[in-house]
Amino acid sequence: MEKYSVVIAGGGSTFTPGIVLMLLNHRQRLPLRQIKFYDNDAERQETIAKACEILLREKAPEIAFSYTTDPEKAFTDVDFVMAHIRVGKYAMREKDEKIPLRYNVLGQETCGPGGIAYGMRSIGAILEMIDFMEKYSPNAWMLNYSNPAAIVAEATRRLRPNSKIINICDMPVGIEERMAEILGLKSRQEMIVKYYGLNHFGWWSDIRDRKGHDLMPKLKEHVAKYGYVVNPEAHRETEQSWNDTFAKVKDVYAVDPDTLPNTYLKYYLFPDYVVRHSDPTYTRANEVMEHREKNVFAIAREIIEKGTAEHCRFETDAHATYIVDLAEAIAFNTKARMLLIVENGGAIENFDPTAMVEIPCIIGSSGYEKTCIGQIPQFQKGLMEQQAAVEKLVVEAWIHGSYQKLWQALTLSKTVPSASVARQILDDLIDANRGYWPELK
Ligand SMILES: NC(=O)c1ccc[n+]([C@@H]2O[C@H](COP(=O)([O-])OP(=O)(O)OC[C@H]3O[C@@H](n4cnc5c(N)ncnc54)[C@H](O)[C@@H]3O)[C@@H](O)[C@H]2O)c1
Ligand SMILES: O=P(O)(O)OC[C@H]1O[C@H](O[C@H]2[C@H](O)[C@@H](O)[C@@H](O)O[C@@H]2CO)[C@H](O)[C@@H](O)[C@@H]1O
Ligand SMILES: [Mn+2]
Repeated sequence: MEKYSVVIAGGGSTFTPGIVLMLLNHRQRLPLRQIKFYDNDAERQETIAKACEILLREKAPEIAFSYTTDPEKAFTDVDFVMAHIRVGKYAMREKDEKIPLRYNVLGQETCGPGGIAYGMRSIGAILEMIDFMEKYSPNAWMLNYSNPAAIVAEATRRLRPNSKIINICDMPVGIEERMAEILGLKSRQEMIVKYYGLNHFGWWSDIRDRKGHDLMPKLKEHVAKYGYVVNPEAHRETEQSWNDTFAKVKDVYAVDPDTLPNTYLKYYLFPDYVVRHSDPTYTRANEVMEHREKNVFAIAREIIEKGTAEHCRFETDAHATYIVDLAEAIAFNTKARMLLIVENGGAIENFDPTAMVEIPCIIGSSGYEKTCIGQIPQFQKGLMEQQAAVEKLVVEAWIHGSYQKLWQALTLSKTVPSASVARQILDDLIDANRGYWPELK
């Protein structure tokens, strides 16, 4: 059976060890001959890479492993680029989240002004990696889950329309796993879903089991009381801020009981609530730096020190199996049905055909085919039109180096109260992002 070569772009990522373990657990579905890491921070990557080198040597010595900051070495002889970079790392995520809070506007990784700032940093890096991939491995596919996926996806639509890149997100996967628990199913794979929206801005409109039984009524009954919180005892590892987000879905659902919402809609429908419950001195970035980032690097150092990954505390990133689902579908033409972030092109009949929408697609060796969504309700259509325009204006601002367009994007965001507040935030973000954003005029 053919074996595949993968480069993980963002090798120093906190998610890399979990994804490597997941890849090992699923290599009967996606046989691997080579794993490479690529990063632009040699020191950060080296810690993760040296630990994973030991882990791979012990668990799968037949897989060739290397790591590099050299694009030619990284992107040559690969079949898949699994991209999870964070331009500016957590230090910049912290600024993305704290600067808007100076003006009583929510600070979030991918939503509102924080997501806009993150998008302005990410576009150039993703395009650069696509160009490396096409130069050194022209037949490869990039499976991108670097954020902010919505803005990155719009930028790749505009600037690399013919490239072999698929943008994906694990939020729906994580929520569907919770839905399966609520329903008492063994796995989310027992559900067939209809979903539409933008990335981090979508709704489930129909969920059935494989016999066609409607599962929405039972889900709605639970969500109306508890949101997506399910069996807290079984989710003791879930951090409080995430539990709060899953619980808040109860209120998000009440705004449209005909659908089930993505957790991220909290930021757009209840921005005032989010600000009231934010600590401008300690945001999610601080939590992740204190927990996930600190833990992952401590475990990596422990492995390096001991010289073995036996009994190490790295955990398989079980929900990241969607990455293997996608790679397997391309490699073996499985025609898997998955949510992807793709150009609408009429899939949602009454929505901008050029918008990047998150909808179920059928994936095979030649890429993806979109499922037909049909007409969406006025409420979702209105929300999505505003948000899609924000994302398009950010890409316009990046392409043209336009202060005006970026001010418009911030002003148009449902999370920002006025053009004057938008301008205050923009000027602070420009200062904070010197060296990351293109020069704005
Ligand atoms: N799409 C999804 O659903 C989803 C889910 C989880 C995480 N993510 C994303 O995955 C990414 C990684 O998350 P993390 O928390 O592990 O971040 P992290 O900061 O721990 O790791 C990111 C790595 O990317 C590297 N990097 C930054 N710019 C680069 C560039 N230009 N070229 C090469 N490498 C570069 C950094 O040096 C770092 O090692 C983020 O974008 C995050 O938002 C997406
Ligand atoms: O605040 P973070 O960095 O912990 O999470 C931000 C990311 O949140 C989503 O990914 C979640 C995933 O959906 C959830 O099921 C869980 O497994 O953890 C993941 C990462 O924490 C979202 O999809 C990403 O885009 C965000 O970056
Ligand atoms: Mn996501």
